[in-house]
Amino acid sequence: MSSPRVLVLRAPGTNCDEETAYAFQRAGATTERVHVNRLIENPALKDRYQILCLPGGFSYGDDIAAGRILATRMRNHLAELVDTFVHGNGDRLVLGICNGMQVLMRLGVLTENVEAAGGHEPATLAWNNHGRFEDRWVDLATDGSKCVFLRDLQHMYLPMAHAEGKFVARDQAVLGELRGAGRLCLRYARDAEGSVEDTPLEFPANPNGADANVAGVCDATGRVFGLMPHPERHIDPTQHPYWTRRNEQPAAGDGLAMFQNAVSWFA
Ligand SMILES: NC(=O)CC[C@H](N)C(=O)O
Repeated sequence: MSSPRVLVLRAPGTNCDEETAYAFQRAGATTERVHVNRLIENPALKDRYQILCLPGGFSYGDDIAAGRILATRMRNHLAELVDTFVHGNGDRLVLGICNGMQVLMRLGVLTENVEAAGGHEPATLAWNNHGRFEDRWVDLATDGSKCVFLRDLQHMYLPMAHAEGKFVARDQAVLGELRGAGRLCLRYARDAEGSVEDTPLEFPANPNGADANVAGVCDATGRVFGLMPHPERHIDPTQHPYWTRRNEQPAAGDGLAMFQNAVSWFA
């Protein structure tokens, strides 16, 4: 298969679906933006796609908790779709960006197979430490050995823009298990040379106070990935905030490689 088909799932309040579809197209994929209600009406639509992408935004107005309502609708009405993409034959990919990661976290697929003491949720995304929406560019380091989307990437410079993005693990055992399995695969970093660090960095390097500087988590197979920063907002070099000050422009923005990795997985 050369060009995978991407289902970019929309809901009321989604606002990054066009940019995300565009990023996948630039990487060589075919995309369709489909409203969640269309999928609930016609669940068989899922069979047309190899990649499920949940883009960023404010689905259902972030009511109750960001991502909670869309995740609940998916759990109750699209369980087969979720199961097909997350498990199935292991031949599909799932990507959640920002609000999309919030949905994947609420669905439990990013922390699947990790038990927390007392049967609690193993991890969640809480409000940023300073209690506000934060919008800034961040340095990211990858431990990309496991995650399909981060293959061969060491560093990315991407914008983040969220209020409820602080990754919090239930306890050290959960954190240790996820880390040991290589699932804490994207971290906020000190600077462009920064590598993966476990001790939380000061604001603004760690913009929300996340445990172990976690910015993205993948499932046990590396095919299901959620991240809080926005790779679709750094596809072209001219989206870099200092692009006019650089003497030479790189061929692409840092985010494009993630989408290319997804597409080439199907080659
Ligand atoms: N950019 C986004 O997807 C925002 C996510 C969510 N609405 C939040 O503020 O936390």
